[in-house]
Amino acid sequence: MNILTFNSEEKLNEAGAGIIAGIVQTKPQAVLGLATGGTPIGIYKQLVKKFEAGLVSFKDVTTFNLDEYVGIDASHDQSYRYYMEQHLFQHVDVTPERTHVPNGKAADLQAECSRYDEAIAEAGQLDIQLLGLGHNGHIGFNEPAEELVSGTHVVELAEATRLANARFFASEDQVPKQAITMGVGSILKAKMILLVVKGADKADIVQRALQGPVSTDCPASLLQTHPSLTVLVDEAAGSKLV
Ligand SMILES: N[C@@H]1[C@@H](O)[C@H](O)[C@@H](COP(=O)(O)O)O[C@@H]1O
Repeated sequence: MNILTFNSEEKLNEAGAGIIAGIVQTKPQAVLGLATGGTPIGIYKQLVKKFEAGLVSFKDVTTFNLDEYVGIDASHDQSYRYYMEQHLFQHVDVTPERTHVPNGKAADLQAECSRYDEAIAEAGQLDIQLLGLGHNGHIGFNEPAEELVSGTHVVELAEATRLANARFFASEDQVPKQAITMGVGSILKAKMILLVVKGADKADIVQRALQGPVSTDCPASLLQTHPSLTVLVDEAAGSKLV
């Protein structure tokens, strides 16, 4: 694993965007696994700048997002589809049909999960999976549990996760109770994983995930087993790494 520590958020974002843009420059038909949350916003901003400067095109790229809330429409301002449109898709030249986010409003959620897995398989292996990190060690919405699910599935969100995400909703009770998420198996199948973590509040969990025991109690710890893991941390998030 390659851990890179940055003393400025700008440099971290630039490094993250540089890695993703580099993949697309060498392989215009790359398959990108994308993430939401507060952490990657700056990376997407830098990618938009690179697109505007003519350095990279997303025209032939296929994207798969990690997760989506159940029960809210794509047009809801807290849906992850909406987030991706706001922060990346509408600012670059992606081909809309090649951008995939699970449909949290599907009538048959199980069928939606299978459809999502089939679409990933059809696109081929993810060239890179971008990941943030939840305070309890979740990746995507794979919450700590005795057993983790490999493929795309429906999850009950942990109370801590709903609380953490309540800041984006009018109140906590409006945070959906379920989500669709790619499984840990799908994440680990990516050729490369780019984990990005910012802030002192994540210092403990990033240490546990990267240097603690590999355990389903901390889903991100499974990333230790991946042959090509790059981690970008700011000094605060990386302060407890030894
Ligand atoms: N499902 C998302 C994750 O994909 C994200 O990585 C994580 C951290 O979010 P943030 O970057 O806002 O701290 O929580 C959310 O619940």
